[in-house]
Amino acid sequence: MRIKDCNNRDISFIKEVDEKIHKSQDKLNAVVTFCNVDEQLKDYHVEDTALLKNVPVILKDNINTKGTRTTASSRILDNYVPVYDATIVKKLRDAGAVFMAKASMDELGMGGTNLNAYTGKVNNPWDLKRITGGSSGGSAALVAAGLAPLAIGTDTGDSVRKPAAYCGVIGLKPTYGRISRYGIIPYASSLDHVGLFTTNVEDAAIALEVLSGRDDHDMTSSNRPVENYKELLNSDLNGKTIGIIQNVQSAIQNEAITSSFDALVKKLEEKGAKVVSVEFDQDLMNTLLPTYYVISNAEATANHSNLDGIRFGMREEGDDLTSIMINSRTKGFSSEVRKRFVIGSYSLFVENQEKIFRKAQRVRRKIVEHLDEKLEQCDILLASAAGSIAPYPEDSFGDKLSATHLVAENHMLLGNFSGYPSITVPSDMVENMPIAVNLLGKAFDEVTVLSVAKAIEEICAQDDVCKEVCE
Ligand SMILES: NC(=O)CC[C@H](N)C(=O)O
Repeated sequence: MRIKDCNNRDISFIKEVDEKIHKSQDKLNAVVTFCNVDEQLKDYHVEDTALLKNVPVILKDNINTKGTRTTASSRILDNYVPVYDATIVKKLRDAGAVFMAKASMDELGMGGTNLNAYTGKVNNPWDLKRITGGSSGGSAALVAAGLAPLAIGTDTGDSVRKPAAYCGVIGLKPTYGRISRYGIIPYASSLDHVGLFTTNVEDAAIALEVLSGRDDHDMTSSNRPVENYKELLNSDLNGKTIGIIQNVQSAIQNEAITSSFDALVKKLEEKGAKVVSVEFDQDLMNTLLPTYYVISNAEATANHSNLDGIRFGMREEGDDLTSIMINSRTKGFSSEVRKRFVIGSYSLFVENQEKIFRKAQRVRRKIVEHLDEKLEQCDILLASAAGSIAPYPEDSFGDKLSATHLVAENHMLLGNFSGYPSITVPSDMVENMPIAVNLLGKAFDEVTVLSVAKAIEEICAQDDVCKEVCE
C-alpha cells in the first residue's frame, strides 16, 4: 500500500482496511489496541493537499494517544490511558492520518525479537513461524502485510531498522532531534529516536516531512528547517561515494546474503557511484554491544523508576509503600525487563558509576569519533542490514555468535550512538524471505540517505507487500 494511492481513495476505504487489520490479528498478533476508527471518521475533514489525506497509520504502542490505551506492551501499563497526545500524533492527525491500531512491541522497547510483549509473539507475515524482529515488530508486520502504508516505530538500538529488514519494508531512523519525542514512553533517552516504516522510499520522505520539526515540548528537538524531502529525492549516484563497512560484510556467514550484497555493490558502481572499502577498528566494533547495554540499561532504569504502581502503572497490594512497589514491579514487568533494571542499577551504583557507566560513555564517544573519521572518506556507509533472514524464535538470540560475528547483527547501533540518519532498504529474497541493506549518513543529511536508498530501491525493485496475509 502506498500513500498516494490512499490519497486518491474515498475515505470509506479506511473501514475496509480496519476490517482487514482486525482479521489479520489471528495470524500476525501485531495489535495491542485497535483505535476507534468510526470516531475519527465522524468529523474527518482535511484539505485536499494534506500529505496524509485518507491514510491509515499504525502507531507503536509506546506513543501516547489521548484517550486510547498505551501500554508499551508492558503488563504494568495494561490500564494506562494517556491524558495527552504525543506531538507526532498531532502532526500526523493534522496531515490527515487516521489511526488504526497501537502496534505490539518488545516490552518498553527492550528486545530485538518481538517475542517479549505481554500480549505474545508477533508473527512475520512472510512466514508466520518466524519472528518479525523488534522492538517495533507490530508496526513492521502490519506495513509488510499491506495493511497500512505507514507505521511509526521507535529505534534505540536498531528497533526500526532490524524489523524492517526481517519484514521486507523500508525502515527509516532520522537524525537525533529531527523528530520530537514528546509523549513517547522512553527506553534510553540519549539513544531513543522516532522512526517509520513504509513500503517505498518516496513515502518515507513524505512521512519524514510530516513528522519532523522543532517542538518546544522536547528540548532535544532541532530547530533546523524541515526540508521538502520528497522533492529533493535524487537517485542519481554520479558523484556519490559509498563506503562499504568491511567489518560487517566479512562477519556475515550466510553465503546468499553476501553474494546478493556483492551483486548490488557492482550495480551501484555501474550506476555511477564511487565505492570504497571502509575498515573500522575491530576492537572498537566489538565494544558496540557491551557499550550499548551499559548505557541503555542505565538510562532505562532511571527512566522507568516512575512505573511503580504508585505514580504510574497497575498496583499490587502490599503492607507498606515499599512492598507495594516491589510487588507491582515484580508482577508488572517480564524477567527480561527486570534483568535489564538490575544491570542498569548495578552500573549506576555509586561505587560502579565511574568504572562502568562513565567508561561506557567514553567508549561511545570514541566510537563516534572513529565513525566521523570514516565518514570523511564517503558520503554514506552501506552494509547488509542483518546477517540472516528472520529467524525462528528458538534461533533468535545470537548466543552462539562470537564478538566479531555479533558486529554483523549490531552495527546499526552506530546510528544510535552518533544520532546520524540511517535507513534499511529491502534488497533481495533468500529462502522466500526478504533481506535488506542498511545505509548510515551524516547528521541531518536525510536527503542523501533517502536518495541513495531510492537508487537501491530502483536497482532491487522488490515487491512491496507480502500478498498472502493481505488477501
Ligand atoms: N529499542 C531498540 O532499539 C532495541 C534494541 C535492542 N535490540 C535491545 O534489545 O535493546
